[in-house]
Formats: sequence, C-alpha cells, structure tokens
Amino acid sequence: MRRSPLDTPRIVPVAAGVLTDASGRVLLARRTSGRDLAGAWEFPGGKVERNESPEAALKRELKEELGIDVLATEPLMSVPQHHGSKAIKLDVFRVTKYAGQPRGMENQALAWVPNGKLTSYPMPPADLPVVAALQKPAHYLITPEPTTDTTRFLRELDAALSRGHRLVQLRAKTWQEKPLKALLTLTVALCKKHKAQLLINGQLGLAHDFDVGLHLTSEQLMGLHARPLAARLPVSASCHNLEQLKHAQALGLDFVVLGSVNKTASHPDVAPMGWKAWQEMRAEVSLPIFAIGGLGPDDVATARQHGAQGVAGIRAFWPSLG
Ligand SMILES: Nc1nc2c([nH]c(=O)n2[C@H]2C[C@H](O)[C@@H](COP(=O)(O)OP(=O)(O)OP(=O)(O)O)O2)c(=O)[nH]1
Repeated sequence: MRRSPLDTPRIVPVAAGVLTDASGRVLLARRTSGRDLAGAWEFPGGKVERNESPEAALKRELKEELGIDVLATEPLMSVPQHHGSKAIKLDVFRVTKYAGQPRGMENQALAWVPNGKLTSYPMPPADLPVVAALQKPAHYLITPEPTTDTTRFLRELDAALSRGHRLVQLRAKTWQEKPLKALLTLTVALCKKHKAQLLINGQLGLAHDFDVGLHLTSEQLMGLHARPLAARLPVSASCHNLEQLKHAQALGLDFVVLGSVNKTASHPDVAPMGWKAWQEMRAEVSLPIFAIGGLGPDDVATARQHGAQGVAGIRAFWPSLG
C-alpha cells in the first residue's frame, strides 16, 4: 500500500564508512544498548547534521567514534531504507586513506571482519545491500536469445566474459529441451573457465540437473511459496513492482532485477518507471537489486547512488549489440 505524504517519515541522512585493513578485513562497530537497532553491527558513522555534507559528517563521526582522521574517501553507494516508522538515506563511502588506529572511543565493540564473513554479523536492513555491493559483481549480463549459430553465440559470450563479467543469465526462451541442454553444457563449461556464475532463465529442472542458478520470471516468482533451489545455488527474479520485490525478499532470493528504469529498444511497450519510483521501491526492501532498462556498464555509479547493486542488461553488455 502507498503511504500518503502525511505519514511519510522525514528521511534522515546518515553517513557511514567502509574501512579495510591490509588483509582486506572490514571494520564493523556494534551499536550500543539503549539506541535504535542496539546490538546490531554497522559501518561506523552517524547522522548528517543540518548544513553538513555527508563527507564532512563522516569525518566528524569517525573522529568522535574511532579517533581517526579521514584523509580520503570514495563514494560506494547510497541506500534509501524504510524500517519500522523510520526512513534513512545511508550514504556509504570507502575510506581509502586515514591517519590513526581505530579505537572504540564510545565504548562500542569493534570487529575487523573478513569480507566473506560479513553476512554472519546481524546488521541493520540498510547495510545488507552495502554488504552485497562489497561482495558481489556490479554487472549482471543477460544473454540475447541465442540463434542456432551457437559457435558465434559462445564466441561472443567468451568475449563478454573476457571483459570481466562474472554473473551471467542464459536467456533462451524459445529453445526446445534437447538443443537447450547441448547449449547449456557448452555455456556451463565457458562460465567455469572464466569463474563466472551462471543462472538459467525459467528452467528449474535444468538448473537442478546442471547444478546452476535459476532466474525466475516475475510470473514464476509470484507462483512460488518457497525458494526453489538449494542455498548454494543462486536464485534471482525479474521484478516490476513492490509486491514482487517483497515476495522475492520473503522467499530469500539472492538478488533481483527491477525495471524498466528507462525506455528500452527491446521492450518499447513497457512504460519506464524512472529512478525516483525505482528508489522508492528499493527503500521498502533490503535485498540486492540490479537496475535494468536502457542501462549499461557506464551507469553503475548512478545506479549505486540510487541504492542498486549495479546494472543488468542485454544490449549494452553484449559485444555485437553494445
Ligand atoms: N552509523 C551507521 N548508522 C546506520 C547504519 N545502518 C543503519 O541503518 N544506520 C542507522 C541507525 C540509526 O538509525 C542511524 C544512525 O544514527 P546515529 O548512530 O548517528 O544515531 P543514534 O542511533 O545514536 O540516534 P540518536 O542518539 O542521535 O537519536 O542510521 C550504519 O551502517 N552505520
């Protein structure tokens, strides 16, 4: 249900920093008792004051909380998040240079956590997309419908993977089972070679048989009552509205794709939602979301500033189309 303007909470701006040590461990701080989200682990930081920039707030907060001087930062992402009656916009920066040794100046516990272990720490909802951004790719490559010229298809996929893509959806909607199995065998081998994760669009049986991930259409998503694959295999879904996003989160999907952000050549009949509506839906859930629709690899920074994991697409990612 949509909130009316009267019950929309004021959006509180918060700045937080990702500090890493020489071995890539990330610094988390534990929220002290008697506060909102007490006991949760978070990225150090705090509320942005009136007339203060998020970077200035981060410097001030990390001096107060950790006793360090922040010398250089890079924007990582900005996450809009509603939880309970609160609404925040969490601006997260990588702290690339600082002076001093972080200490818990406010008696808060600190922990240096290996990147791969971050998900075992209970964190506020707004931090979950940030952890995903630290751990998972920013591009989700969706293949164009393969033609019968599979040699060419595989050559182009090889070229795309050589550019660094590590998350791939095989979208072969019109293929019969037998040739699709043959194509999938070759696609699996290619993805293995490039250490890329493969998901197949729509075909649960094949995902099982080939031990690959599954990408659900929005219709398939809404027909499910449980996550359809073992936890070690990724499951994603296409979403177009808040109901679908919430269902994907309730099922425990690994990530979703939400769009269309802009008008696209492939779906000219779909009305674009634009970034504002995209961001409002993003704020209601905390699972990682790729933005899709007329976007390409160059749009990752914009997508991250609206709370996206990154960008998904066909056209701008595929060698002969981009
Ligand atoms: N610092 C920080 N805050 C976060 C993160 N994730 C997240 O949801 N938050 C929320 C928790 C709080 O609602 C708000 C940060 O506020 P704060 O730490 O400056 O202030 P506080 O809760 O002590 O509140 P108050 O005493 O000022 O009322 O942002 C995070 O990673 N780091």
